[in-house]
Amino acid sequence: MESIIEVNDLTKTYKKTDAVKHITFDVKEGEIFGFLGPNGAGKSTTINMICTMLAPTSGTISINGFDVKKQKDKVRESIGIIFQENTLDEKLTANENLMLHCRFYKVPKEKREERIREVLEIVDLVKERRQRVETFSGGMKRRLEIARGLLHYPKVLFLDEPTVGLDPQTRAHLWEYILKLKEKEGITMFLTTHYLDEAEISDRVAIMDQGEIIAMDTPAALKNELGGDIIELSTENNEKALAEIREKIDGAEVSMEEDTIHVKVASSDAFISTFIKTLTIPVTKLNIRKPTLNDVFLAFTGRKIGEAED
Ligand SMILES: Nc1ncnc2c1ncn2[C@@H]1O[C@H](COP(=O)(O)OP(=O)(O)OP(=O)(O)O)[C@@H](O)[C@H]1O
Repeated sequence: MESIIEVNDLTKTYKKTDAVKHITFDVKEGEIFGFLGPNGAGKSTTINMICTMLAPTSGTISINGFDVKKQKDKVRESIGIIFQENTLDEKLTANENLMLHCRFYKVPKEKREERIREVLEIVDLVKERRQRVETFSGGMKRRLEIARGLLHYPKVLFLDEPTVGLDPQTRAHLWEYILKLKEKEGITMFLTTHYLDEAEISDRVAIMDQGEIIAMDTPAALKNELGGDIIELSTENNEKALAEIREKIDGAEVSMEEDTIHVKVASSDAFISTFIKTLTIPVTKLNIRKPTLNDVFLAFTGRKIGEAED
């Protein structure tokens, strides 16, 4: 697959902060690329530089073959951006919002109606197009913003925390639309999120922490790298049980969090049979699961993504 975004040795230094430190990566045409990290990791700073809105301190970026520093207009024609905050005009109808954007992006007059209908069909808002945006639900507004981002046929769509502030059901719906877009239109998508479950949708994920990319691969490969199973259990005396597991079971990585003991093992089958024979403290709760991206973040940084934000 061809690269559509190439970022090379990119840095951004503010007076007191190295917000982005020498990052290098590429995004392939047609993929969903997820940028993952806690608040303050440097995600927005990186996106802003890629989208021509912020000048890098050093390094190079090209999008669709255009240099971000020297060919800003060409880059801007190649991208669509969905910001974190709502930027629609609430007093206008969906159609009027899109018309305004067509003018802004100089979509030819005779093409506007047709193009607006096309993008509204993609996000399922054709029927509602004459309604004022202020009457829309949060999810409908996000979909309209996506439609607007698509009006000028961008090659890459940037979605910065697209589901922030939406309820779980609306979030799930929005992801369905995003996947449909990838499949039907073949648009490359660059998304940031700090919801680890949402990053699973990505073809590849880059995990960013304190201005650096600390891991990058498919979600499956990142999780496989950790290997094994994670066992979560509670007992009648967690302190004692923790000591017993440490003492009696070889090769188990053990930690305790609130009232749950976490044990990382190569194979849960082998662990459970030894465990039943050796543990003397009664178990009150037991759960076996595969690693998640949260565990990947924890393994790379020593912190959970939530803790990293505190
Ligand atoms: N204009 C600025 N001036 C000085 N420091 C800044 C500026 N913008 C960002 N920073 C700092 O750079 C670092 C990275 O911030 P950035 O907003 O890129 O993180 P983020 O991963 O996008 O987080 P969020 O999800 O909260 O947007 C932070 O330490 C932030 O305080």
